[in-house]
Amino acid sequence: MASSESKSPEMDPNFVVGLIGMGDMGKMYARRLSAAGWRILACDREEKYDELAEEFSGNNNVQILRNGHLVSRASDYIVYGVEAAAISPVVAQYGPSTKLGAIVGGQTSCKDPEIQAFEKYLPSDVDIVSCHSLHGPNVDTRGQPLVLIKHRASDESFAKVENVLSCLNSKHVYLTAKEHDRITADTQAVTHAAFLSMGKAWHATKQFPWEGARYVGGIENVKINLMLRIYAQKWHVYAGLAILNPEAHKQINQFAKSTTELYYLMLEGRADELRERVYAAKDKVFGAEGSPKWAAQPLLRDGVLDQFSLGKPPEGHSPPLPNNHLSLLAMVDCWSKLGIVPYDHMICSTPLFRLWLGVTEHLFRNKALLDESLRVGIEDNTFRRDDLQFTIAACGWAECVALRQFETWRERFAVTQKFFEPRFAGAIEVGNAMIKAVLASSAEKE
Ligand SMILES: NC(=O)C1=CN([C@@H]2O[C@H](COP(=O)(O)OP(=O)(O)OC[C@H]3O[C@@H](n4cnc5c(N)ncnc54)[C@H](OP(=O)(O)O)[C@@H]3O)[C@@H](O)[C@H]2O)C=CC1
Ligand SMILES: O=C(O)C(=O)Cc1ccc(O)cc1
Repeated sequence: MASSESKSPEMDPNFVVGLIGMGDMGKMYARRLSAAGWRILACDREEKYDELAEEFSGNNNVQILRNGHLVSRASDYIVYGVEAAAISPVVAQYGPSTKLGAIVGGQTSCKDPEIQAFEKYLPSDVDIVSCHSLHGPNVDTRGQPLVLIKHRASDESFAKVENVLSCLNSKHVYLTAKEHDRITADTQAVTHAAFLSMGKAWHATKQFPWEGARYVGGIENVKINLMLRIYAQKWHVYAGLAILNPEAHKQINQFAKSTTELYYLMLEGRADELRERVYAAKDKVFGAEGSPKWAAQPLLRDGVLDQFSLGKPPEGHSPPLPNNHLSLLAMVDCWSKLGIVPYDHMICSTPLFRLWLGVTEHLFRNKALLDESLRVGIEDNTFRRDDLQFTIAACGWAECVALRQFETWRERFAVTQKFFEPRFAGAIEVGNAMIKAVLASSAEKE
């Protein structure tokens, strides 16, 4: 794996960039690339033509067309930004219209189906260079990882793509499609499984966690804000990258297994086994005493997260309750069982993964906190119900993914999304501020 900072673009006024799929990511690319001076032809589904044409009517560099045939035949570099599960039929439809000698890529979060569709449906004279911006549409692209995959392309075509995308000022990471899927399975799919399960558990126990005294403090703020951030998004993004990524099933399954096994140890009061297992995982993932894998400075600065609370605990509440942090213990156990060293993936990590690793590291760097979480796991019944629901949820997601059940996945997501919906507006603001503060604090350290 290699990476490089992007260079300043050399503008070719005759080079046209096509965007098929003008959802959140497509629009973000259209705005940023056109602002840098690139000429864009873009489309979404035909029924959205009028609305999109109106939305971009003030932008001289963006022309909205009625469908992907029109975009494909007139563009030199075409990016498909559609739902991962739709990539095959959409490329089947428009791929044969691709301009002779053009370059085609996709923005989907999982490259296996995307590359298969390109190989199957694109004419052989077309070069394939795919990409993946490893962040959501509202995150500042500067300095974020942008994966580039030179799948079937001349050096010249690849250089053209790099040149166009250099205006994002992201950090280019060069991978194969297979490497991409393996790494994002480790970083994204399994991280999302943890937050999706937290949401389900809070929903099942009918609580808005920020309203009680149980979930207070920096680690809890990350859990709550990122859970809400995920449930506020479109379901297909998370379903697609979990179900369609052939590398992700093993990770999500192991996360469910680790959660269940640690929960059993807690429930059955097997303190020594729990401690032994968690400390063995710690050594494997974070390095043994004296040879740590983490940096001298923690990923998260102490106290940086405390301010990002969504609510105030009720008047007269006692101090924050210590938590056994089953989700974090299970994450480290899962990484350990799969031989994953999360720091190896920092170069292509999402903001969410960095935060998740940050809080995990925070717990495991602090022996008193870790020991307290083990003690609470054995002695304290306060979180038993929540943990039971969390375990059930983790197993439910894993089963759904293993059986490739898109529809069940969507329904599981939608019902919990509805439960939390009233709080999305505020949560996104707080979540954005939290991510900004954490990114700023990690940038200071670089
Ligand atoms: N959101 C994120 O944080 C990120 C997403 N990605 C990936 O990028 C891709 C796009 O995601 P995102 O923008 O969030 O999703 P959106 O749902 O916002 O956008 C996808 C768009 O493609 C449209 N579309 C579907 N079929 C066609 C078609 N035949 N012709 C033209 N347009 C079509 C969809 O229409 P309709 O809704 O009617 O189906 C929709 O407007 C996904 O594969 C996702 O995994 C990558 C990085 C980050
Ligand atoms: O940071 C995350 O994991 C997100 O949730 C945003 C996201 C979603 C899908 C992607 O393909 C890339 C980034």
